[in-house]
Formats: sequence, C-alpha cells, structure tokens
Amino acid sequence: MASKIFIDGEHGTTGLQIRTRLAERRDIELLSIPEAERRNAQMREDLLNSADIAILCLPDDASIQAYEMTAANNNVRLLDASTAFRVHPDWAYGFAEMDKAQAEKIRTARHVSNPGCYPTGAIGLIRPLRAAGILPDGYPVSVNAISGYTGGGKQMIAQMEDPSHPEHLASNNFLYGLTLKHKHLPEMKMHGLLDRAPLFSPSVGRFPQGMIVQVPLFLEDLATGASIDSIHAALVAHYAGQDIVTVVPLEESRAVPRVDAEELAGQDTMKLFVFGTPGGAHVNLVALLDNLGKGASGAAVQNMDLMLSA
Ligand SMILES: NC(=O)C1=CN([C@@H]2O[C@H](COP(=O)(O)OP(=O)(O)OC[C@H]3O[C@@H](n4cnc5c(N)ncnc54)[C@H](OP(=O)(O)O)[C@@H]3O)[C@@H](O)[C@H]2O)C=CC1
Ligand SMILES: CC(=O)N[C@@H](CCC(=O)OP(=O)(O)O)C(=O)O
Repeated sequence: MASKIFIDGEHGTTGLQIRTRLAERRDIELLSIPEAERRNAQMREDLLNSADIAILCLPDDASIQAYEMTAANNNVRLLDASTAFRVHPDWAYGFAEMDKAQAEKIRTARHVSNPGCYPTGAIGLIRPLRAAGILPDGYPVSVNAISGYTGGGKQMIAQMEDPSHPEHLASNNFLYGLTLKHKHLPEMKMHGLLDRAPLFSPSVGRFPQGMIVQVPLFLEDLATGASIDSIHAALVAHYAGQDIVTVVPLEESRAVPRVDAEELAGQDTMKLFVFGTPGGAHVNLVALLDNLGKGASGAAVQNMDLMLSA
C-alpha cells in the first residue's frame, strides 16, 4: 500500500521542491491542501493526522503548531525542515552521513529534523575532524558561507527578483547575520561536536540555488602532526561507503582554479574539498552543495525514504 505523505507548506520554496521530487513516485500517495487553504488550521490538522509521514516546510512557529496538532497521534511521523527541533534531544538529526549510526536513528525515529543548509556543510566538514581528534577542544572555528537567494524562502526570492518590491534587494552579494547570532549556531555546535560556538558569517549572492561553506584552519593549532594529507584522509575515511557526500581527491583539488557556488545546483549531493599547499601553514575546508538540494529538499526526501524503510 502506498505511504501517505503530507507536505505542510507544500506551496513554499522547500515544499514545492519536495513535491516535484515526489511527483512521479508510485509508492507514495501525496495528500495535498489547496494553496488558498494553506493556512487553514483545521484542514492542516486533519491532513497532518491522516498522513504516515508529515513533512513540515514551515516557519518555526508553524512547525511547533503542527507538532502540537499531532502530539497525541502515534500513527503519524514528522520530518521537520525548520530550525525548531534541530537540537531537541528527542528528535533524530536528519544528516545520515554525519556518523555511522545516524541513518538507523533516522530510519526508526518518530520525529526527524532536517538539517539547516549551512550546518550541512559546516557539520559535514567539522564533525569528522572532531571525531578523529584532529580539531582539538577550544579551537576557535570560523564558518564563512555564501548561499543562493532561495535560501531566504518566498520572501527573499521576491525581494531579489522583483525590482518593484518595497524591500527590493539590488545588491549582487551581501553579508548578513551581522549580530553573529544566526539561528544555525546551536546545531552547528551540537552536531559539529564543538565545545565553543563557531563564528559564523553568512552571505547571499544573486543566483537562485547553490552554496559554498568554508572552514579555514591554522594547522599549527590543530592536533600534533595534522597536515593537509591527514585532514583529507580523515574525511575520506569518514565518508567511505556512501555516495551522497564525496571528498574530492587532493590532486584534483590542487588543479581547481576556482569553486563555483552553483556547480551542484539542482543536485542532492555534497562535495568536500581540502585546499592548501603541502607544507603550508593553513588549510581551507570547503563544502559545496545546493541549499535546496542536500541543504533542504533533497535531504528531506532522503530522510523520508529512510523513514519509509523502517
Ligand atoms: N529555502 C531554503 O533553502 C531552506 C529552507 N529551510 C527551512 O524550511 C522551512 C520552509 O522554508 P521555505 O520553504 O524557504 O519558506 P517559504 O516562505 O518559501 O515557504 C513557507 C511556506 O509555509 C507557509 N506558511 C507560513 N506560515 C504558515 C502557517 N502558520 N500555517 C501554514 N502554512 C504556513 C507559507 O505560506 P505563505 O505564502 O502564506 O507565507 C509558505 O507557503 C523554514 O523553516 C526554512 O528555514 C531549510 C533549509 C533550506
Ligand atoms: C539565505 C538565507 O536567508 N538563508 C536562511 C537559512 C535558510 C535555511 O537553511 O533555513 P533553515 O534555518 O531552516 O535551515 C537564513 O540565513 O536564515
């Protein structure tokens, strides 16, 4: 029998992309709410409680409301794309490749939180080095990133694309999150296994989809003997045996003159690079992904499939 999936927020940016990915699937019955009724609480509650899995593509407050609407119903499982539950101890964090046990946790969980787009890159780079003992306690981690503007949802898409928008954004590339209190910091710290919150500086570029996340490191402040080779080897070992997160070979990275933020637009994979010069003092770890692919909707479909396999 086909599994019933309801995407609450199906008419938004992330929801639409999930719907597109599921459109041809025969193993799934998509429950749907008419666009004009998308904020009708009673209809949402009925649909949420009719689903096997409800995928929440909503702002945090509406996700919390959906959680409350389904709290008494053990038959529905939730997969939430918002920030609301990403560091909640009862929710499985939906980054299957972040450690060997994570896919099984996601598979059997009633509640799964889909990671943030920036944290997917940052945790993907940092966690393996913490687990391998290369990145020591107390290291001051910085994360610098650029996102495609769809990362800001319907509102930012309109601001970037519509010159008549009252809050039109005419800039081609801007920094934001300048208070250094971005909502992704708690999950980066927790799932990156960090003991200090990273210093996170995000930015947006005038392209719809794509993302670069950078974590620059000073080798002399890492564990004794850390080198570009040992860092690369730790990442390769961590991601062995799966094909969603790939670690680019060092010789290939050395031949790369530039990294294009849009390279993986439309794909659900992530590429990791270790840049630097053998014998040099620094390395720059770089994650390349689509903010709406592995950074959101692609990861959501991957997590949904894991949950359906239980
Ligand atoms: N865009 C991205 O790259 C990523 C987004 N996310 C997260 O996914 C979630 C959705 O983001 P995104 O798709 O970008 O946002 P959008 O603004 O594009 O879409 C959100 C949708 O939710 C609807 N909505 C808002 N409030 C309610 C409510 N109270 N009840 C029912 N529906 C409601 C909106 O309707 P209306 O049009 O009426 O406002 C809209 O259709 C957010 O939590 C976001 O942080 C996560 C990773 C990446
Ligand atoms: C460009 C842009 O505005 N991006 C969003 C994050 C998008 C995203 O990943 O949302 P989640 O928090 O649900 O993960 C921001 O910085 O708030």
